[in-house]
Amino acid sequence: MPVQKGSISIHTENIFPIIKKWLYSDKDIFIRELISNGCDAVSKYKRLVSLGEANYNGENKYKITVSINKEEGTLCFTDNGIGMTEEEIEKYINQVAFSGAEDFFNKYKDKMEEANDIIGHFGLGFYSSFMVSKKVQIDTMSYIENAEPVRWVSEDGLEYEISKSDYRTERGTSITLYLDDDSKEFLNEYDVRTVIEKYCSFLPVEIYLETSDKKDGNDNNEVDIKPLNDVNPLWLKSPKDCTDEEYKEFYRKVFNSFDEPLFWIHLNVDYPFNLKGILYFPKLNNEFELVEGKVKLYNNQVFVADNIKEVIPEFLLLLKGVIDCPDLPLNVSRSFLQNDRDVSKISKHIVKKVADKLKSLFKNEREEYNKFWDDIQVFIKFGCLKDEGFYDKIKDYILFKDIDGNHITLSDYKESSKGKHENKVFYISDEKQQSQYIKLFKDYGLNAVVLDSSIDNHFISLMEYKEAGTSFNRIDSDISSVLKNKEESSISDEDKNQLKDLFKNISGDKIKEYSVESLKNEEIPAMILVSEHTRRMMEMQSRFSGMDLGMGLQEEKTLVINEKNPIIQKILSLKDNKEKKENINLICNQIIDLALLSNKELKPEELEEFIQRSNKLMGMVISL
Ligand SMILES: Nc1ncnc2c1ncn2[C@@H]1O[C@H](COP(=O)(O)OP(=O)(O)OP(=O)(O)O)[C@@H](O)[C@H]1O
Repeated sequence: MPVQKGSISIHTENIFPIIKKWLYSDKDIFIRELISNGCDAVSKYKRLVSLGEANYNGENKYKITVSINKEEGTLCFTDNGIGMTEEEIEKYINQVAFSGAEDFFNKYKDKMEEANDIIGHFGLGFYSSFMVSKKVQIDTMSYIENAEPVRWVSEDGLEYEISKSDYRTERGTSITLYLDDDSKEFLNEYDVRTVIEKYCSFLPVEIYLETSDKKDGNDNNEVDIKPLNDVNPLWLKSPKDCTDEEYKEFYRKVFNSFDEPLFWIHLNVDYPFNLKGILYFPKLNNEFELVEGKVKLYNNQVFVADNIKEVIPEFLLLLKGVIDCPDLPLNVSRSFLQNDRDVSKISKHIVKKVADKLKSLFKNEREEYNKFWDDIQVFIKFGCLKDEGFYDKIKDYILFKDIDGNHITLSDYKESSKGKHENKVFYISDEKQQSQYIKLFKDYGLNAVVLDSSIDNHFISLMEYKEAGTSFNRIDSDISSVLKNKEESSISDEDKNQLKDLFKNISGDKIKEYSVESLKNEEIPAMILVSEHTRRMMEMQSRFSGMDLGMGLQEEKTLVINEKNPIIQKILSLKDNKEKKENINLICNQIIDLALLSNKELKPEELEEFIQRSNKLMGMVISL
């Protein structure tokens, strides 16, 4: 059989329903498409004026008007842009997927430094109007001298009629949609305004909305009407020309937030891709509020979508901001983005910029940075956990609040611990609960850092993995080795053993190890230390709540008995006195429970026993 070659033919009848149904998932985006087209038409005309190929004689200002006519059931988009000749209609409108924007760009690309302000690319946007219309009518008049106004009408997007238009007498285009019965919501001013504000708030040409009822009244005085959009969004300005107040105002307006952002990053890249935007670090009221971040993605000032993970790294979605990237297609399809190499470059660039900003704040505005830290730390830690590259970039600017409330870095901590303990970081997970240990640390001139948010467990593991050789130990873990400047012991080893045995016989298996130390603070009779390793294993087990990991885990506790405490000394002196045995047991038990209590709450049955014993002791004291 001979080899045959040919091209596959596509019929609009087949492809059109697919475009209608699948290209755009949200019905309301036809508004975005038609306004973008109007905007393109104005941009093209302006470009021709600047190239000297068209005259602008100071006539009406450039604008797009969206008019709702409830009686007629129509929605009309009017612009005073470049307009179209009959020939152009034939070419750009009658041929689906033939983009005049692309054509215009190709024609003028040598004369234009950049064509980034043209939005359209695909030549499909206009047809989205058929998603909501039973009939679409274009009335247009080209900017070309002596151009004839033209009308194009189609009832289904497949068949059309072209005739002379009696509607337009000036340059520009009006697109009138005769809305389907099931799309009548687009006759509602509020709904239309909401959609325009959603997608077109920052388009470069002024957009006005008018309704037939208002037009008849006195409301149609244009001088009073404000455009719906801001044609010069702040992100397009050069960062050096923006004031703090402008950044804050923009933040309030775009995110409807009344709080002040902590600081912001103005992204302004021209090469190797085009990217502009502002990312704000919001102030947090609590660590969970972060979830509400929002990063709006724009393409040439046209809103595309919120929180697109493919472009903006997930952890940055906790921030609030706007990103305008003309290099991305307007009708973003996620699978397309996932495979786009530029997109991952953009994402990496944004991460780098965030890291640079943190570095510059750390280096140049350290006091401010210290103040921000509590608000941004969860975000930063989350970022490090999500993206190791981010951790590597900012690890030297991660701060830790220490025992005295100072903000220090890991290397500051290590430096100050030299000679006391190497490669060990002690941390506080609950300042109130661990106050006794904090006091002990202070007595010994030791430092510890506060790591008390719910993300810190994971963050500690990350740091131990990244900073090989450094281990993190909770302040109540086995610290006996760091209490080096211990006081000289004044009791014999035999006495020490007897003391240990005494407590061991009373506590049973509640406590694994016993040691007698000479602590600087005489007031504490005994304290509990918990093995870091078993505690972490236990916590892991409780995170998989209910799951028995089959390890039969129990926290390994050590009771440190303070030989300098007067009660302990008294116990030691009475240890062989048989008559006092019962009372000594009572006191030892009480000492153990108090030590357990200052480490962690007691179990219900232990608490009950403790209360009963306390009452008994009080009874004994009162009857003395
Ligand atoms: N309001 C208008 N004024 C002048 N020309 C227009 C107007 N609307 C559409 N056109 C012409 O019709 C062409 C096709 O428009 P359409 O919206 O289908 O595609 P596009 O804007 O080129 O690309 P995209 O699919 O990305 O929107 C445009 O490129 C433009 O040349």
